[in-house]
Amino acid sequence: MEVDHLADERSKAQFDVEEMKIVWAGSRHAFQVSDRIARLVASDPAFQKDHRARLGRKELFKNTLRKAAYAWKRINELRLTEEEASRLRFFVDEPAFTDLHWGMFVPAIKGQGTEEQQQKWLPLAHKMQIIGCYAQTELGHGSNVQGLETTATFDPQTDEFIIHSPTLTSSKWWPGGLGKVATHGVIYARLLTNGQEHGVHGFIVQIRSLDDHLPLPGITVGDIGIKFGSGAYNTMDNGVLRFDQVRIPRNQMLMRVSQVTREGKVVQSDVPRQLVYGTMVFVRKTIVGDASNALSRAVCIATRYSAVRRQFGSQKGGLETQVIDYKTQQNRLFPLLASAYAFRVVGEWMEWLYTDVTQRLKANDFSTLPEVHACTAGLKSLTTSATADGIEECRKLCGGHGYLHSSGLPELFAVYVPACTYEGDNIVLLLQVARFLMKTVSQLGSGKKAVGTTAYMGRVEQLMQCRCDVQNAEDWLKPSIVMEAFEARATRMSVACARNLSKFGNQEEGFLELSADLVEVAVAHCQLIVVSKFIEKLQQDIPGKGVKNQLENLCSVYALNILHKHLGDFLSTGCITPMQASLANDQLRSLYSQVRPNAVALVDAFNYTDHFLSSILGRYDGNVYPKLYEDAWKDPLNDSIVPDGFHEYVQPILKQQLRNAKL
Ligand SMILES: CCCCCCCC/C=C\CCCCCCCCCCCC(=O)SCCNC(=O)CCNC(=O)[C@H](O)C(C)(C)COP(=O)(O)OP(=O)(O)OC[C@H]1O[C@@H](n2cnc3c(N)ncnc32)[C@H](O)[C@@H]1OP(=O)(O)O
Ligand SMILES: Cc1cc2nc3c(=O)[nH]c(=O)nc-3n(C[C@H](O)[C@H](O)[C@H](O)COP(=O)(O)OP(=O)(O)OC[C@H]3O[C@@H](n4cnc5c(N)ncnc54)[C@H](O)[C@@H]3O)c2cc1C
Repeated sequence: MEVDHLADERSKAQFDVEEMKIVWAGSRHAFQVSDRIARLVASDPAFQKDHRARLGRKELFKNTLRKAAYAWKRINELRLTEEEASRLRFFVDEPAFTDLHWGMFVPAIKGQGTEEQQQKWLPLAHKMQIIGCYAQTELGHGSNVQGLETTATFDPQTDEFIIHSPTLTSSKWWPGGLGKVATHGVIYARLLTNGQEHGVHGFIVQIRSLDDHLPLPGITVGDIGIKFGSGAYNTMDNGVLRFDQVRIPRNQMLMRVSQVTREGKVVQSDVPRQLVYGTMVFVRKTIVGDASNALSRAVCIATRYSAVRRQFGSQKGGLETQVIDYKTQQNRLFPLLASAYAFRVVGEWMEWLYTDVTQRLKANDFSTLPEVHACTAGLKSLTTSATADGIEECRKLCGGHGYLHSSGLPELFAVYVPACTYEGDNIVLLLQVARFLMKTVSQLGSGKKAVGTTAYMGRVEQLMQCRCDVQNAEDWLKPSIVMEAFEARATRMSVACARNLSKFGNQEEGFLELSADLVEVAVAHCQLIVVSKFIEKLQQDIPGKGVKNQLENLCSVYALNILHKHLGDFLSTGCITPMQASLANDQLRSLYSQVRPNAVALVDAFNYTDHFLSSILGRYDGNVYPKLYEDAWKDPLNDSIVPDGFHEYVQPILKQQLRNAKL
């Protein structure tokens, strides 16, 4: 019989775990789909993944191709819906060219192609008769999209564009799936017609032959090489691509935003130019949703292991203390647990925001686009930075064993950490948010109403003067008090920065000089969004015994931990007093005691299978030590007692020492 070493922990839970699973999944339907597909993947030996780190790059990559093909076969055999197929790819848990095909190539055509272009290309992509990538970044430019050098010159004689890489630095560099697999790409290039330049646009370009998979004439393409970590993101073929005067038909420019006529005239449609960047908005919102997946996974491992692991404190030969009972462990772990839940809520909200802007765009209402850009950019930055740091903290929370590959944490970190860079460097994105905030502040006096996530700035006079009303530690549990402190902090920091900016004759010069402060303003604003969305969620009816109460505790932990970590902001702007800061800390400690008995159940609510977690430390049954011991013997180094190379290299040294000793 299997023993549940964490049964005691589970019996302490003060809430209905099954109902919390529904909250985590987003709906009963989403839970059922996720649960079914996770089990399907876990029970299929073809999706085994515990040997990945031991494979060389070529074997690893071939293995990924095999899995992706098998996943596609199962998707078709089982006639999975789009939702189910996307869950299947998620639980297979291996970065692959298919991520970019489904996640960027298809959305780029949907978002930037005309109806006609969608009708032509989407059926091919949906049946995977072509495989696409998203090729924007170049060797010389990634963040600065306007600085891209690849050219698309219209040739009116032949009604074609000539795609060309004029310099080494114009080589496309990084696109996932491009290196070895993609047959097509949405390629971003500067549009040139009649000797005039018209900015960067997307073009559908075939890269490889659909017959023999060789690059088409004029195309040089390959993989850019090994990336960070063993296994990890090396399952992906990030690529390099150069064009030597490659010709494509005119109708392969994505023409929803601008059209090029037969004569080479550029006609702007009534949608804003920024829609060329629309795919990035879509992916950034997906990345926000995904942050809670990665963080919750690390937190699940660290929480279960912290309940299993015991160090010090034994009295008269009794059990030692579970490390999860140390306040220092709780102070590092529980804010991460709270962040995982907070990011889940904000990811859900982001889905709503994205659906809303998509509907508006269809109706030619572009009014919310700048705010949606700022929200997706800022929250992508905030959640990925916190998640990457959080995964590394979870590794440390697991002590030495966290450093073992079999803890699941090193690979998770290596796969996750580029999220701080791809889809927009996190600092560059925060600067976008700061620009938006400075614009909002500058318009406050002009009668233009601050709306959406900046609506709080409409109360600028009140927020510049308000005094925090906390008298005792419990006051910090009141949502209105927390909201006011966060709103006042963000407003005061924004206004201070705007005032400093106004001292510069040249705004751009001021922006560069003050950029470090501006990034902090953007962080304050984004943290306020997360806190406010979590608080809003708690105003809904949430069924299940004790579920809402747990979420309230986690919301308070999230907010008060941020307040503690950014105390300098709150104190220097006079939003709270040192005494109120100390009361917040007292309340945080007390919340940890309330989270403690529920911690294991709160991570069980993520409903992760052992296959998905792939962590001995995070096993559901907590049977850590025998399994760690067993796993060590599976290492190829233990295949033989004396390792290869010993007789060749080590023994001569030992013998030399022996000879020297005898002399
Ligand atoms: C992908 C999903 C796969 C899913 C399937 C698998 C299952 C697994 C489940 C989940 C996994 C999810 C994780 C996904 C894994 C992803 C794999 C990796 C993918 C990585 C792909 C890439 O990296 S693609 C390349 C991305 N590149 C960037 O992001 C570049 C960053 N730079 C920029 O965005 C911009 O150029 C800039 C904003 C920094 C430019 O600044 P600049 O000042 O020069 O701008 P402009 O003058 O051009 O424009 C200014 C004007 O426009 C506004 N604006 C800017 N950007 C946008 C926008 N995106 N939308 C709307 N508006 C925008 C800006 O605010 C200015 O407005 P003003 O009013 O004039 O001020
Ligand atoms: C794993 C991975 C997958 C990727 N997949 C794709 C893909 O599929 N398709 C694709 O097109 N691209 C892809 N990329 C590229 C990615 O989008 C870029 O690397 C990213 O946008 C960052 O741009 P960069 O490399 O030019 O960084 P840089 O802009 O060169 O950043 C270098 C440093 O400069 C700083 N910096 C830059 N500009 C400013 C500024 N204005 N103010 C202050 N600081 C600044 C940054 O903060 C950073 O510290 C991928 C990248 C990775 C790592």
